[in-house]
Amino acid sequence: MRIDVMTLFPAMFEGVFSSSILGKAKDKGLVELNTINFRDYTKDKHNSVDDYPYGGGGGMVLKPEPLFEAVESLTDSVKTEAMPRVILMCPQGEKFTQKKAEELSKESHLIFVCGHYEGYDERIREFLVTDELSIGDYVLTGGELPAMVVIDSVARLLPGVLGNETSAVTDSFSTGLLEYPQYTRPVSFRGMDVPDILLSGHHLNIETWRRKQSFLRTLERRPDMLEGLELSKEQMKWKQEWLAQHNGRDEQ
Ligand SMILES: C[S@@+](CC[C@H](N)C(=O)[O-])C[C@H]1O[C@@H](n2cnc3c(N)ncnc32)[C@H](O)[C@@H]1O
Repeated sequence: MRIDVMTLFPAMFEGVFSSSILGKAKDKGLVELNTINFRDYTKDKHNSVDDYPYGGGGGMVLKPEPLFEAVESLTDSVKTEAMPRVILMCPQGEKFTQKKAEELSKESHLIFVCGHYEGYDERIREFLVTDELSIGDYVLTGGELPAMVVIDSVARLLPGVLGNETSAVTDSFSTGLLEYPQYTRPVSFRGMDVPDILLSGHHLNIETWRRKQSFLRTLERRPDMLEGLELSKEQMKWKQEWLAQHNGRDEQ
């Protein structure tokens, strides 16, 4: 996969693109990561990327010309089978989810556009980008951190990027549920013990325990994720047990 990021602050990506799993994926040639400073595509003597908003008001607005030219320079020069998705990072966009990460991980080329200042000229939104993504209902100063979040979660899904392929499969959200609790050595730490079942060596029982913990954890922390889901027989049983236990507690 090739990923290009349009940003006014390419230095912000240096650490993220060269460290940990992303850095290794880049070194192994599993993902190509580039930053493009769209200020390089300005034509005026002050290299202006933003201007005052028409109609007045505070804050500056990103001009369309440098961003259009920067993106077009890529789409003209990079030959991909399909046109790349051009993703605008934006608090008004579709909320980013694991499902979206999975969808984007199937593309061969992604272009991210990071804003700064108050906003974008609306023509960028309407005529340049194919997607608008938000990482949550809060406002950051720029699109760089949100783009890093999206790129990290997409890149780790690419074949070969995670050493242990199964770990992405059991991750929270990939299964539609939150992940079950995990333990490692020591068996006993300050009087806190690893559940016996995990030490039993009985794989079938361990699998059932994990499925149950995963379901109960989702029920307790993120009941919204279970809405509209058809529960299996075992999940219905676990839910009834849980409700009986919790109603009992409420009445005490
Ligand atoms: C200060 S924000 C602009 C917010 C804009 N005035 C609005 O109300 O929608 C500057 C830039 O940060 C990025 N940004 C801020 N919060 C974000 C979020 N939750 N998700 C994605 N990008 C975000 C976007 O690239 C945005 O253009």
